[in-house]
Amino acid sequence: MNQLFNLPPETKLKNSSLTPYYTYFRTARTVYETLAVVNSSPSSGQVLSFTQLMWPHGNQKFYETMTRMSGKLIELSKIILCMLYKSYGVIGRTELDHSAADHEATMDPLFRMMKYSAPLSNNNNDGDDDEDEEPILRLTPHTDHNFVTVLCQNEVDGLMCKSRDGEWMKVNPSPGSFIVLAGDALRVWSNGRIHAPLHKVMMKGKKDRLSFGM
Ligand SMILES: O=C(O)CCC(=O)C(=O)O
Ligand SMILES: [Fe+2]
Repeated sequence: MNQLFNLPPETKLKNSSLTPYYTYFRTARTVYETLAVVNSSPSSGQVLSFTQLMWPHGNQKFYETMTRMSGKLIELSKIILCMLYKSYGVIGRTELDHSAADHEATMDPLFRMMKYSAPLSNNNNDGDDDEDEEPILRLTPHTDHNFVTVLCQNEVDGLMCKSRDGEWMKVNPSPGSFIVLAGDALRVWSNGRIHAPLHKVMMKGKKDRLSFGM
């Protein structure tokens, strides 16, 4: 992903769309930037189009990794939704029931990649972060509008979620694990039983944070 974000801005700007959030977006001073691939299911051809847009001479490694990850995220969303539907007793064991989860998870999957710049300028992390340093806002608090968001990040933490009782909590996933967030659609679907947390990104230190998700 570093390779992707290191491309010149004019190349990243080719990732355009009329729909907000479906396009290359960056905040002032490139504190936060994001690229998105609409309908990223492995069979759609969109991952290939995106790769060719960014690297006209091709980038097989990126294409393969993204295809694999996109497939995994869709699969994981499907499993999570199936488990949820089952636990609420709204689906049984028939093929038809599973198609609901299938539908939610595969309907226009939007693969998003994010980069948050380190608050401290020096990127070659030559020591531990200063304990007294205050975390700085990188992504403003929001809820996601979809059913579930599945996220994966590099080793730099920063995500915070607000609990039902209004307390901000740090999310510190173990390496290689995924973060699952309920979105507004799931909150509405469950009549408010499932909490769709406000979340934000706060960072300190000298390392950029990278994340991707769907
Ligand atoms: O980068 C993250 O961990 C969170 C990203 C996020 O909340 C979003 O893109 O909606
Ligand atoms: Fe979000």
